Amino acid sequence: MAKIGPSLMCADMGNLEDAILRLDQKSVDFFHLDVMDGRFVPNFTLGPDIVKTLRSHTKTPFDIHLMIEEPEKYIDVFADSGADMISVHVEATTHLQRTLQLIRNRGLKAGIALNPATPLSNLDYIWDTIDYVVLMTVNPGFAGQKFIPLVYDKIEQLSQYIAEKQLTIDIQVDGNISFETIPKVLEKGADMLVCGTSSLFKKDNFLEEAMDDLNSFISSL
Ligand SMILES: O=C(CO)[C@H](O)[C@H](O)COP(=O)(O)O
Repeated sequence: MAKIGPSLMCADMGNLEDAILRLDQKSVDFFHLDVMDGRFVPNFTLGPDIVKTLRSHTKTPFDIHLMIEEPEKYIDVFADSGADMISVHVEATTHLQRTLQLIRNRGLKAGIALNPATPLSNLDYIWDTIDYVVLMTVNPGFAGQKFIPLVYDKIEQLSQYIAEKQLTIDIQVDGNISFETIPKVLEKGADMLVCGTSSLFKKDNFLEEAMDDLNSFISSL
């Protein structure tokens, strides 16, 4: 079954501990934590101090998505703050292979994130240095955007390539992962779902109920 990772930038920022404790009761597979620098994307979110504070409340893996320029400078900082997995954007680092190796050298899973318009060919020479690929299904930076339909083909092409080459690489999808888009992203080959305002963190919806609904929906497919 696909893994579910709540996107904590979509939770109540004033009470992230509460969201983590409540979601943990429902056995989430990972927490997705977006880090933004106001340069690579026009927004700001979580930083290493918050990650470190939240780390003490859960043992669930922390998946840190670095939407920042020159992520190579901050791998150690986020590894020290409690990351289990770190993804960096192919568009944000010059020495991609070295950056991924830095993540692996810290004993963490290394992920590579691709904006919707960035082709899969960017992955051609780094297959042996990645554990997961984050396919952005919206342009990164903001919650609540619309899914970009051409990315369905991208998920399928990546999934076929991974199967042909018999690689052990997960496909994570991030952006507008909802009850409408989940059936198709799973059919195309996604393994990890980042769940934000489109599915889990809905207004007037209890987190526990939303997580139950999501789990039963996915099991029913
Ligand atoms: O990466 C992100 C924004 O760049 C968020 O993780 C994601 O978009 C949140 O989910 P939703 O689109 O459902 O609000």
